[in-house]
Amino acid sequence: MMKLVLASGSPRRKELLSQLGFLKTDKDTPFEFDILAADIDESHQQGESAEEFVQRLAQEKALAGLALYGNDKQAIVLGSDTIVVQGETILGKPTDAANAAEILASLSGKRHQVMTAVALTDGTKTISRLVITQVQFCELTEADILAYIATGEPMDKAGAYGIQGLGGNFVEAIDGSYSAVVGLPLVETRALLCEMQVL
Ligand SMILES: Cc1cn([C@H]2C[C@H](O)[C@@H](COP(=O)(O)OP(=O)(O)OP(=O)(O)O)O2)c(=O)[nH]c1=O
Repeated sequence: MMKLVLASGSPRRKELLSQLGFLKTDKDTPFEFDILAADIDESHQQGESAEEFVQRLAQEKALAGLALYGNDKQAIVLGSDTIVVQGETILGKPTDAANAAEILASLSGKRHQVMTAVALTDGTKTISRLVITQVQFCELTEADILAYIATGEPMDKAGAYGIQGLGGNFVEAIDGSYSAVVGLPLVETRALLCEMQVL
C-alpha cells in the first residue's frame, strides 16, 4: 500500500495534515501517515525570487524525505515551507532574540506577505502549490516586542511570530489563507492529496 509521509518536524503541520484525514471519502481505509524530519540546506540562492525559493525548499524537503524513507518503499511524501516577505527582504526563522526583535520591528505597522509552498512526490511525479497571504501588523512598541520575545514563541517561526498563538494579538488583518500562514494550506493540500489519490 502507498504510504503517506509527512517530511516535517513542525507540530503545526502534523496537526493540519491530521485535520485533512477527517474528510476522507473511503472510510474503510484509515488516514494515517508517517513522519520524518528531512533536514535540507535552507539557504537562499542568489538571483532566486522569494516564490522560487519557497517552492524549491518545499520540493527539496519532499524529495529528501522520500530518499530518507527509502526509495524502494512505496510512499507519497509531503514537504512544505513557509517564509515571510517584507518588501525585498525574505524573513525566515530568527537566529536569536536580537534578530527576532529586528524582524518584529520591521513588521510593525506594515503589511507583509506569507508564502507557503507545499509539494507532494512519489518519486515519479512531483506536484506543488504556492499560497501567498497578505498580513497587516499593528504598530508594535518596543515593550510589546520584548514581552513577546520573552514568551519564546517567535524563535521557531518564520517572521518571528505565530498567528495561531500570542502573535495573533498583532495581526490587524489577513487576506488569504489562515492555515497557510500557520504552515500548511488546507484547501490546496487537500487538492494535491486528491490529485495523488491519497484522499
Ligand atoms: C508566519 C508563521 C509561521 N509559522 C511557522 C510555520 C513553520 O513551521 C515555520 C517556518 O519554518 P519552515 O522552515 O517552513 O518549517 P519548520 O522548520 O518549522 O518545519 P519543517 O521544515 O520540518 O517542515 O514557521 C507559524 O507557526 N505561524 C505563523 O504565523
